[in-house]
Amino acid sequence: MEVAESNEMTLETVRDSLIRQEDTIIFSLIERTKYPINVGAYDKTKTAVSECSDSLVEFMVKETEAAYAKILHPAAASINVNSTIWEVYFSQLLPLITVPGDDGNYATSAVSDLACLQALSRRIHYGKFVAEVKFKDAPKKYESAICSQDRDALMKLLTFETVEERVKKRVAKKAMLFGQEVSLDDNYDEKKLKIDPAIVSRLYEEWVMPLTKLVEVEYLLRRLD
Ligand SMILES: O=C(O)C(=O)C[C@]1(C(=O)O)C=C[C@@H](O)C=C1
Repeated sequence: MEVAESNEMTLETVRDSLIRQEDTIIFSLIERTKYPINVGAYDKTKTAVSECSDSLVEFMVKETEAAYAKILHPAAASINVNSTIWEVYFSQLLPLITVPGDDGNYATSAVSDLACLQALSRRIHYGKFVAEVKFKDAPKKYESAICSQDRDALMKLLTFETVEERVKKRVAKKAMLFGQEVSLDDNYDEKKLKIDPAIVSRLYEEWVMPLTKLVEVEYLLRRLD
C-alpha cells in the first residue's frame, strides 16, 4: 500500500485516504468510549507495568510516523508532532469522550488509546504526503515562500477553507451514523449516540486539521533543502 501511495499520489488520492482515515479515527474513538477515563492507567505510581506500557504506546505511535517518513523526501524524517498529539489526546480529548470513573480495565483501555493515537498520528503526519503532492503540482507557487521561509504565506497557500468545512460536516455525520445503537425497529435515539458528533467535529477543527497543516508547513519549509 505504501508503495502505491508514493507512486501514484495525486491530491485526489491523498484526500481519499484522509476520508478513509476518518472512519478509522471515529471507530477507534467510539471503541475508547466503552471505558471510563481510567486515570489510574496513566499513573506510574499505581501500575507496576505502566512505565513499560507507556513507552510501548509511544514506540508504536512513533513507528507509524517513521514508516511514512521513509518513503518521502528526506525533509519528512525530521518532522514529528507526536508529543503534541499525545498532550492533546490525554489532556483534552480523552476527558471529553469518556465518562469519569475507574473500572480497572487499564490494559484494554490503554490498547484503545493506542489505536486512537496511531490513527491520529497517521492522519496528521499524512500531511507530508499532502504537502508533497501540492508542491509537485505547483512548485513555482510555493518556491518563493519556501526560499523566504515564510510560514504564514505557506499556510495561506495550502489552506482550502471550503474543504475544511466539508471535513467538519462529514466527520460529524459519520460520528452520528457510526455511533448509533442499531436496533431492528426504525426508531433511533439521539441520546444513545456513543460519541457526540460535535466533539468529533471540534476535534478536527481545533486539533486534527491545524496539526496536519503544521506538518504540511514544516515539510514545505524543508522541501528545497
Ligand atoms: O485537503 C487538503 O488540501 C489538505 O491539506 C488537508 C486539510 C485537512 O487537514 O483536512 C488541511 C488543509 C486544507 O485547508 C484542507 C484540508
